[in-house]
Amino acid sequence: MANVRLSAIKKSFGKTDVLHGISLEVASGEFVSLLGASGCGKTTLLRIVAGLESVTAGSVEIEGVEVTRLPPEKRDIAMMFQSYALLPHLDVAENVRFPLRMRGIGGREEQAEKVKAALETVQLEHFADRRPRQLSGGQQQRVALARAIVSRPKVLLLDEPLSNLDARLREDMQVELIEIHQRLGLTTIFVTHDQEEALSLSDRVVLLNAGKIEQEGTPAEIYSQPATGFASNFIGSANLLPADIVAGDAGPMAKFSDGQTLQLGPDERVRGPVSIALRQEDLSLSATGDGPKAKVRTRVFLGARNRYVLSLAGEPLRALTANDVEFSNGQSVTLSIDPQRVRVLPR
Ligand SMILES: Nc1ncnc2c1ncn2[C@@H]1O[C@H](COP(=O)(O)OP(=O)(O)OP(=O)(O)O)[C@@H](O)[C@H]1O
Repeated sequence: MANVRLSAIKKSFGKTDVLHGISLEVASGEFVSLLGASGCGKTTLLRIVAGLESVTAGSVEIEGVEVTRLPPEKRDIAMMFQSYALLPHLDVAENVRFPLRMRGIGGREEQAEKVKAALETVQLEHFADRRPRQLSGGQQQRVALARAIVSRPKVLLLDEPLSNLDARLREDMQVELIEIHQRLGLTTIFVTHDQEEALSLSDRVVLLNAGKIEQEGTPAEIYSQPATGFASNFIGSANLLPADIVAGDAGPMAKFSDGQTLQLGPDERVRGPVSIALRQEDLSLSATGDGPKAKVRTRVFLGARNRYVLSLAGEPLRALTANDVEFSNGQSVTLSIDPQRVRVLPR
């Protein structure tokens, strides 16, 4: 059963249309990410689910009940933001108890038990008496998470909750979020502009572009079968090269503007002017061999790997290689790629 159902949601601020008719179902217990560039409308959509923003058209249902016009406190949801907004004068336990008090859930004893359980979930049970300023950024974030889950809401809404954390802490919190989600099974909608975060955390990724759903699917589907040039570009930094499809001895080939060709899989059906999407991690480079040639423009040292920026038919092309593969600027290198890994997108 769908836990959250959004039907044809439209939202305008004055004359600016921000959401253009979004329909989306989130199943009970599912972890769905809304992924998209800044300004595409992710936060607005989340705030509409929360009841913090009205809709211009469309409806919101939670567990089969229409809540479109209900205020936030009448919806069984909890939301956690990038700025975690803990109350500085209250200790950790009181901060976590706050939503229970506001909603009048349970007596003192029951509330204390729920607070203890929530703090245990985020492994902060020994910090109950501290004030927020006595905690690190990551710990404060976990208090905010405990506060969001303490009432076991039907739906947990997370708006870029990890973006204030440094890289290491962020990775730890991602793992923690996955584990908490597995343990509690809360229906979760997670907003992020970080594709890696969306792919690693979610059951399903919804890619938004300018107020519309561009593509939705499992992380593997979104990553390996981007349906549009936008999806391909946004996810996994693919290279997009204009080409035509021509017939070759071993099946269809992509022909670039300089006449060079690249073998495609035998089942490739798209014809006409296309964009060829090549993931930088799928490309192999060698000094000799058959295959299209590209010129090395520059090398970026990334520690364990090198990124080469190349030029093919006048287009920039990026390739990730092991760090023991070395070419010099201006050198001509041969590209190879598994034909099955080449995506052909209509142009
Ligand atoms: N209250 C408001 N009044 C007018 N315009 C708004 C309001 N809230 C959002 N917008 C506009 O709506 C568009 C979408 O904003 P939104 O915050 O939903 O985007 P986002 O995808 O979450 O971006 P970010 O990742 O930067 O937070 C933006 O162009 C923004 O300027």
